[in-house]
Amino acid sequence: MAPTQGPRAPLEFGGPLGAAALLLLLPATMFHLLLAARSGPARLLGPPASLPGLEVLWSPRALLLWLAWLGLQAALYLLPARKVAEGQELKDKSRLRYPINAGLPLGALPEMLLPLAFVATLTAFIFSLFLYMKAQVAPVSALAPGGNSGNPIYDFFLGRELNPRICFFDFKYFCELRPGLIGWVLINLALLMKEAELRGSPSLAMWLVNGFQLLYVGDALWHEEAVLTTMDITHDGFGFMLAFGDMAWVPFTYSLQAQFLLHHPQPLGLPMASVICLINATGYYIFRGANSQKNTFRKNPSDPRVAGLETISTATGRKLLVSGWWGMVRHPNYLGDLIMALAWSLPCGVSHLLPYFYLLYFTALLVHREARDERQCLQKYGLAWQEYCRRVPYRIMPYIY
Ligand SMILES: NC(=O)C1=CN([C@@H]2O[C@H](COP(=O)(O)OP(=O)(O)OC[C@H]3O[C@@H](n4cnc5c(N)ncnc54)[C@H](OP(=O)(O)O)[C@@H]3O)[C@@H](O)[C@H]2O)C=CC1
Ligand SMILES: CC(C)CCC[C@@H](C)[C@H]1CC=C2C3=C(CC[C@@]21C)[C@@]1(C)CC[C@H](O)C[C@@H]1CC3
Repeated sequence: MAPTQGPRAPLEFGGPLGAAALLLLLPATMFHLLLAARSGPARLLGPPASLPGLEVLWSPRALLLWLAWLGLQAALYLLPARKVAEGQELKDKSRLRYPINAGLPLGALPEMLLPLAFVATLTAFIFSLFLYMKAQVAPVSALAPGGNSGNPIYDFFLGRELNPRICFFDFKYFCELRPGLIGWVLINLALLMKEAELRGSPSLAMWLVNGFQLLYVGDALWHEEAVLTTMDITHDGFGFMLAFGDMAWVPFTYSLQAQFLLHHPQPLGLPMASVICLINATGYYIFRGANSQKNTFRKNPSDPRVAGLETISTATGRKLLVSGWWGMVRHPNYLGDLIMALAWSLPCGVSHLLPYFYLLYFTALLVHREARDERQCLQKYGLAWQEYCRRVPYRIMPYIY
């Protein structure tokens, strides 16, 4: 039996049963979406028109392309870093060092999405098994608070080791931003190019979806260092949930609107396109403003851009912003992100529910994530967090939630 680490964290995601269900449901959902997007009816809630055989899913070419992609990203990751940043302080007061250094064949990509998703899922399972075995020999101090229930399925899903590395190569940090997010916008671009090949030029809706999501990924890579303070890096173990999430779920489900538009072209006039651009700009303004304000404050509370904001002192010595974006609601960055998610779906029209899957999933993900973060912050800050909740009563949406 592997050593478990001290007092056990509360079970999440429905415990072992929930983890087992998600291990099957998540890949099944991703394949359903891929099949629905390319089907005529494009039904989100109906069964797929037909189930693909192994001859459709398995492609040695796709495996080679996927491994080459991962290899390329890993090689870029290992290039001499422009800068090295330190992560958050660990339990033993040490800090890990991370390279800050985020920088392709597209034409065949749209026909290969299914076999690529298949090998990405296979890779995620095999990689998660490696991570689980690696955690068996990791010291107790290297284990995450969550993924050490002692139940193999739950721990495999949630991940046991907090910062699994080989030498300087940090697997979780590498997967969080590179193969998935960059793969996502490459798939979008391949779909835009395919539409140009089929219809003479990309539609305005395809341009908008590509542009909005390229902005989002470019922003994430530009602010790469901010990922070091997210709960995925600082709190969650690296297991199947994040391995599959980063390497398969992000590139193949986040590109759903572009996939839908290739098979179901949508008319979009300039007036409506302008309104959608305004919605995305508003979402991005809130998203970036709130994230930058908090990250600046965390880095240097005396920075002139945040020094004038009202704060609440806590017993840990860290302060909580209670004015500015973080005085509006407790997660203003999530609000901005959800407004952008709406803007990504609107160019696909309202004839199908399928393009709104991301908005529905993402709302559920952020509501769940917000609840997890609340529990962690209440544990960290106690009475100060209760005071914050009293003064800022709404979680994500002002006067609604
Ligand atoms: N597209 C996608 O699939 C996803 C996108 N995201 C986006 O990633 C971004 C990061 O989100 P996430 O990783 O959840 O974490 P957040 O950036 O929301 O950070 C939460 C942490 O911020 C600190 N904090 C909270 N309130 C305050 C306050 N009032 N003053 C100062 N510090 C505060 C706390 O940490 P501490 O006090 O310890 O510093 C808390 O744990 C968000 O914009 C989110 O929308 C997230 C998940 C998925
Ligand atoms: C049900 C899913 C399989 C669960 C996996 C969720 C993951 C896809 C997300 C968990 C947190 C993420 C973050 C981002 C991408 C998605 C995942 C990995 C960002 C990198 C997106 C860009 C933002 O600027 C920062 C985000 C940090 C968290």
